[in-house]
Amino acid sequence: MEPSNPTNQSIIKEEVLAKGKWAQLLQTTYVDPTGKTRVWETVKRTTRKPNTSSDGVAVLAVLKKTLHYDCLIMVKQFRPPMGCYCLELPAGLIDDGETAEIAALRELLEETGFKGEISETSPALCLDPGLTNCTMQYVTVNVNGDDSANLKPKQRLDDGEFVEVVLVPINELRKKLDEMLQKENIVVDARVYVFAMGLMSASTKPNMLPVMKA
Ligand SMILES: Nc1nc(=O)[nH]c2c1ncn2[C@H]1C[C@H](O)[C@@H](COP(=O)(O)OP(=O)(O)O)O1
Repeated sequence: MEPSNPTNQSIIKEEVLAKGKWAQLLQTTYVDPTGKTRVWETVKRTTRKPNTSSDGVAVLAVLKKTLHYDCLIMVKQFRPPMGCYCLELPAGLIDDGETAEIAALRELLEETGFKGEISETSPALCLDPGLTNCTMQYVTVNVNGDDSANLKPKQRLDDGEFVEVVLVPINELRKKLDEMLQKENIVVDARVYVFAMGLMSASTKPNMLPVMKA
């Protein structure tokens, strides 16, 4: 058999099967590494701006306040596609003319009422590439809890948005997430949970070498 070379794979065409206001379903025809033509069912957002690579932003915001543990700022809301409440990072679509950083600070303010300062921005990262081309940039933000602007944070929610702010100390994020999962009928966003697993791994076994398998 010929060795497969994934770099040879390419899209031949995309046909729209159904289109709504926010999302569309396409049939994507592509060539596999053996030269065979195949099809895939693809979901895309309709809202992606021309010449941009990311649909939205998610905000990794840390609230730092004197005499308090640093907290990760999260949001809980009912998500119709999931049919339940989800615990997520503040996030949203990038509006016309916005940079990822501007969108991140705006979404953070709207959904949580906190004002922050940008720390760093990720490249566009895929979310569920077996289903959709949807991408997001992750923007890390520091929120000064001692700043007068952040003493009484007030959300600026749009009509139809119902968002609860959830603050969890970062030093026990994984434990708190597991407790919430036990107590409440929620689903935690994969990025939040993996972040918590990474933090735990970094703090409990930072220098552990991979174990040899028998
Ligand atoms: N897939 C969607 N279906 C909808 O019916 N409406 C949607 C979808 N995606 C976004 N929206 C709407 C909801 C808001 O009115 C706007 C902006 O959403 P945004 O706040 O930027 O993103 P989320 O926080 O992820 O809802 O778009």
